[in-house]
Amino acid sequence: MAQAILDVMPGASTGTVQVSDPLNFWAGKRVEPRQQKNAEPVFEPATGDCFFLLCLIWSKRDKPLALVEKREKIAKLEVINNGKSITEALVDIDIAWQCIEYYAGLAGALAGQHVQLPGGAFAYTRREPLGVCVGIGAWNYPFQIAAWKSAPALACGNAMVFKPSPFTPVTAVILAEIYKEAGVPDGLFCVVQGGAETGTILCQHPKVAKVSFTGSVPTGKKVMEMSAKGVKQVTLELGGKSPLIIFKDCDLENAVRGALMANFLTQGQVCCNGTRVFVQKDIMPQFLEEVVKRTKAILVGDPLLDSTRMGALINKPHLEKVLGFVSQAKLQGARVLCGGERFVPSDPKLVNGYFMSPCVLDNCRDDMTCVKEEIFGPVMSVLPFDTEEEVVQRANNTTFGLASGVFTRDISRAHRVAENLEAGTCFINNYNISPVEVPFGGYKMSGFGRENGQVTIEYYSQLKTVVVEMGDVDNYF
Ligand SMILES: NC(=O)C1=CN([C@@H]2O[C@H](COP(=O)(O)OP(=O)(O)OC[C@H]3O[C@@H](n4cnc5c(N)ncnc54)[C@H](O)[C@@H]3O)[C@@H](O)[C@H]2O)C=CC1
Ligand SMILES: C[N+](C)(C)CCCC(=O)O
Repeated sequence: MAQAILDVMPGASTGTVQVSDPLNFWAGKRVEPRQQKNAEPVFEPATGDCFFLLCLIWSKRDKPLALVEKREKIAKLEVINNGKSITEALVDIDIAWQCIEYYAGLAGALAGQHVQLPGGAFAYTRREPLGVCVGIGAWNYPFQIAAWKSAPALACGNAMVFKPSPFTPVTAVILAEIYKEAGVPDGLFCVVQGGAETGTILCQHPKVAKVSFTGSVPTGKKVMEMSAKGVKQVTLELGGKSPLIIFKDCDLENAVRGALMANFLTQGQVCCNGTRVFVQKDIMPQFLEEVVKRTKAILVGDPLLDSTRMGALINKPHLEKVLGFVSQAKLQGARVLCGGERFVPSDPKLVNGYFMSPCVLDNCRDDMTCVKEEIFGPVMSVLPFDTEEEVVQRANNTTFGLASGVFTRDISRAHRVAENLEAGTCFINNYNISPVEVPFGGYKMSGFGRENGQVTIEYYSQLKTVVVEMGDVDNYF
């Protein structure tokens, strides 16, 4: 049954939606790519069925409601395309519109400085746009990433060309339509579809002033290299292997909840996940008992059902990669306390979906692959520790530095650990909340630059200094 992209509601269910509208947005409208060759199927993660044919080569050519009203429709499409649960997708869309409202509010507050100079002269600074910015997104938060990049870019007066991941091409174009309806002039926010080739064209384009990239470390390095050639500014939001440190004086109930939030959102496909869970030895048995009990209770299945808590992974190769990490962990001596297997829901339409049962690994050591490498799936590695000094050193023993977390009731310890952890974010007694008001971004190989918060204005604007003479020119010649 073919349905127009905005007509998925209200009767749509998993396996029934086919997207037929074009997904590029150029000069104020949806446009077909000029060349229709190289079409690739886009799969619905919950069923394994193709629901859209994406043309990967584009070239420039040619009525929506407000975002809040469209929230449920966008969330449903996000679920169909990404596989995450509807409960989470709704939160993602809310975070996206909060981000847009936040930067729309900040736009009027952009200001320079007035500096007095000798003799009545003075200078002032103007905060000016960079020009055309490119946003390149990953597939785990397709709509939210598009908002996190475009909202500050547009608020600072830039234009943005956004390229979603070819695995999740469907929702960015709706954001373009929402901007248009809100009065954003045609051409200021464009969406182009494609993969590495399109991304390369964008990064190399001489008229592009800045690239904001979310994705893997290897691609991030390529983006930086290409941008260096054109002396373009770059923001890189890359991967992570973040530590979550649970001290024996914590509130155990909250620490367990925090560990689940740190590992299982979006089927574990979250860059800032706290996948190395360090637990102080004294409370290890209680922690494991609780965390395993609750992990086993996570309802995996049809992501469009309200009761579902975990949907399907993004695609088959990725599912196989994640399951491969679990097998390797077993070979290296880890013990699987629960999950870690392909999961086939009872609903017949989901038998080809990319589901797996969420996994808790015990008996982990710092040198194991599952502890060192980003898995990007629902796999939590639990590691025992004795002292604060030891655990901070082990937590920092990684090339990544995106996020971190600490659970303790000792306020001095909490702030000391937060100071000593080498990461762009440290959550104290919580994990993975993302208020738009606070900056988000990495240390070390997790990238640089920030998204969200006031500081992101700095990454989408440049300062011009205007020097004003009030007297005569002091001439040396
Ligand atoms: N720090 C953060 O905010 C986040 C980081 N990630 C990271 O992203 C990875 C998963 O996402 P993927 O989409 O698989 O990453 P990826 O690096 O393969 O792709 C990311 C984006 O870059 C594009 N791309 C690929 N090759 C390119 C090239 N040569 N030039 C320009 N663009 C190119 C892709 O089409 C896609 O849109 C994970 O490693 C994860 O850690 C994911 C989400 C958030
Ligand atoms: C929203 N949050 C904090 C769970 C994840 C955002 C970062 C990402 O794009 O992976």
